[in-house]
Amino acid sequence: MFNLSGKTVLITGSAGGLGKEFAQRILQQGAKVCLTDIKTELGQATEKEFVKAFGADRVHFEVCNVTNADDVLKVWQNACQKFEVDHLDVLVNNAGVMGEKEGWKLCLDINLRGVLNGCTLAMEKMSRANGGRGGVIVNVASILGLFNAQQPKGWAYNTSKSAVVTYSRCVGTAETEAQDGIRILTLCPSVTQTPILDGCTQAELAEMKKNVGGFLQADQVGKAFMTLLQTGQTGSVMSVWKDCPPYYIPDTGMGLFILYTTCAMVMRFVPKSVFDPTNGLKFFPHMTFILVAMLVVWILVAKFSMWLLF
Ligand SMILES: NC(=O)C1=CN([C@@H]2O[C@H](COP(=O)(O)OP(=O)(O)OC[C@H]3O[C@@H](n4cnc5c(N)ncnc54)[C@H](O)[C@@H]3O)[C@@H](O)[C@H]2O)C=CC1
Ligand SMILES: CC/C=C\C[C@H](O)/C=C/C=C\C=C\C=C\C(=O)[C@@H](O)C/C=C\CCC(=O)O
Repeated sequence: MFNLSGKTVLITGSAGGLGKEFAQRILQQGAKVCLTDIKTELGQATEKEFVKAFGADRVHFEVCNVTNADDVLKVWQNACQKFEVDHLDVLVNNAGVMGEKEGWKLCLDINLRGVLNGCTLAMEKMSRANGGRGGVIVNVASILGLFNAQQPKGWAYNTSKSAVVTYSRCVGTAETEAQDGIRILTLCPSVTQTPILDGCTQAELAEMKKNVGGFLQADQVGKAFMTLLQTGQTGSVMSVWKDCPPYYIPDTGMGLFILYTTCAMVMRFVPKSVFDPTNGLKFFPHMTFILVAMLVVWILVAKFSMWLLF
């Protein structure tokens, strides 16, 4: 298990909400945390609260806009200076917005570019190949990064979060870990009761609540976050859903792609008069038929081998 005692951590968007929850849990494990956010007053209030609980030498707040790479570099340097270290051990890319108010360009800038700014810098600074000490990066995405569900605030949020999941899987490889000593992890919570939901109407909240079977509380996400941070393998993506323990989501995209491609190859031998494989609507029932047929064959084979065995 990754021991946080004495480690240095930077968390973006941590004046309140989930970022604050993560910071508190990390501080409880004995680390030093640099809180960062664009909300100055709230950030300073959280800093004050944590200084009281954990001591002035372990908590620091810096204003930082994640869309600006220079800003991210500046707070990285200031955090090192404040904690009197030459490195940071953990970066949590948590800052995010829903995007309705901000518009799609700013939403992608904050939710995606912000993560890329943080990761690019952290990988450069932490990389053992560059003389760094290695470290951990946690990117906060969403269940909407794992599948597409219409939500009331527009497509930009889902687009940004799925890009974060894909990016984290791309860079979170065993090779990166072996070469640079960096673990890259992704957290995908379901809807959680935090200030991000303040922008939703009561009707939107009720609809979402119905769709996801109830909202998570920040402490459940906080617990999952700690499990991921302390035990997650690089490239892993953890989902958090109401009333169940956190679980990992493998990248099944390739498996499904191969399955559907195989079906399409088989369908080449079926006369075009029966169906046109370029037409998705017509194609889909045939695919479903093949998948069901494959399942039946698989069950029969499994059953047959059981008969042979017993
Ligand atoms: N609450 C939820 O239902 C879920 C939230 N998430 C993600 O969790 C992360 C944290 O969100 P919450 O705590 O729920 O919301 P929140 O609104 O309480 O926290 C987000 C923080 O990011 C900060 N922020 C916004 N733009 C920024 C920028 N340009 N630079 C730096 N900081 C900036 C905000 O000031 C805010 O403090 C976000 O990435 C969000 O997308 C993921 C799944 C579910
Ligand atoms: C905006 C949400 C902010 C954070 C969300 C979090 O990351 C995860 C949310 C996960 C699922 C939400 C699903 C919600 C579904 C609904 O509310 C839909 O029933 C709404 C249906 C259509 C909205 C489309 C429209 O109004 O144009």
